[in-house]
Amino acid sequence: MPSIKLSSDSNITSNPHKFLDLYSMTELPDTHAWTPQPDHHECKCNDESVPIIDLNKENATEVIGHACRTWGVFQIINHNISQKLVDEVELAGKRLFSLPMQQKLRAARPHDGISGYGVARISSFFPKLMWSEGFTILGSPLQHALQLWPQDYHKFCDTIEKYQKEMKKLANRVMWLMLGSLGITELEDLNWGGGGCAALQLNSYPACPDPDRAMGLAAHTDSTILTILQQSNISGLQVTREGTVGWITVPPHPGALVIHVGDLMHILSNGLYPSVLHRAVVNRTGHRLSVAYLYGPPSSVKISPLTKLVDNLHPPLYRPITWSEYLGTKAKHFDKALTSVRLCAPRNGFVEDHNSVKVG
Ligand SMILES: O=C(O)CCC(=O)C(=O)O
Ligand SMILES: [Fe+2]
Repeated sequence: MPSIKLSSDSNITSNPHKFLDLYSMTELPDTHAWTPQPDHHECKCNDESVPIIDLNKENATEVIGHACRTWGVFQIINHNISQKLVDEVELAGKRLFSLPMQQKLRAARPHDGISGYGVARISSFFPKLMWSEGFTILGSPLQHALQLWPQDYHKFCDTIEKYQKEMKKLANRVMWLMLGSLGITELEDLNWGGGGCAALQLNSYPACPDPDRAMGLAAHTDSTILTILQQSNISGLQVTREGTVGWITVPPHPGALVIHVGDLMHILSNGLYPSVLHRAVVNRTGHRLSVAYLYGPPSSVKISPLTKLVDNLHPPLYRPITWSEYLGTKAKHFDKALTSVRLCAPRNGFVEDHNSVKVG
């Protein structure tokens, strides 16, 4: 993932609430108490659930296309990522977040940076803080591992590097399945080689004394082509769906990984595959950990609606933009970012951006 300047703050003295030790809190502090909103409720409609797709099935391309058009999110099984590796990464994350705050702050995300330890990067758009902490790894984990465990950094590095390697292969495979479902099968249909860049985002949501008034990670879309999310066995991820009121829980499914359609796939597909609006809620008893592999194009590549999907009846809806430019736009406009790069209003049949959805 390319780096951009963000207005995060790793200076503990300027805002001590940002670095509260959430694990020891017995009450929800006012800084973390969100006003419940009427549109915040969970959808009780059990007849609809996020698709679970078996990558070994012959019709995987077709069902992925359907899931991208109608959900923007799905779970995959038979993805070839071993459960052992998934468990190891979860353990590495737990080990990291259980360090004392002062030690975690040695690897704090710098003021103008993107990697390291800190609160959610989207925090600046919300009046209240989220009940979570995060750790972003761009490229090699070595520098951060040395800051956290000067004598004993190997294990963390080995696990993260192994996971990054496997995730990259899987992300590329899933991207081509998505593209295949749009009729894009040739490398030359993309204006880059197809290989991508990525960041690994570890999220930790401690058990919360007042979960109904707290927010783990507020509503957002990912600024990626696609995201591969591992959400352990504790529920918390919720998504919205066009035509359905309220939030739909994505229940943890043994062995499954969650795929989010991101904003850059929304642009590539000229709005046919809308990025999914999602959030993470917290609970009273369980410490939840999630690991997001945020996959995008190489930093110099300009992403624009795929030529094969554009004609006189379907003009390009978005202007060409690199990943870093888009991250800059997102850091400024947040939920209006897609709209801010749109060239013309969507026609019938195209999905609206998320700017009509109330976030937070
Ligand atoms: O923890 C989750 O379930 C969601 C994480 C997420 O949305 C993210 O890291 O972008
Ligand atoms: Fe996300």
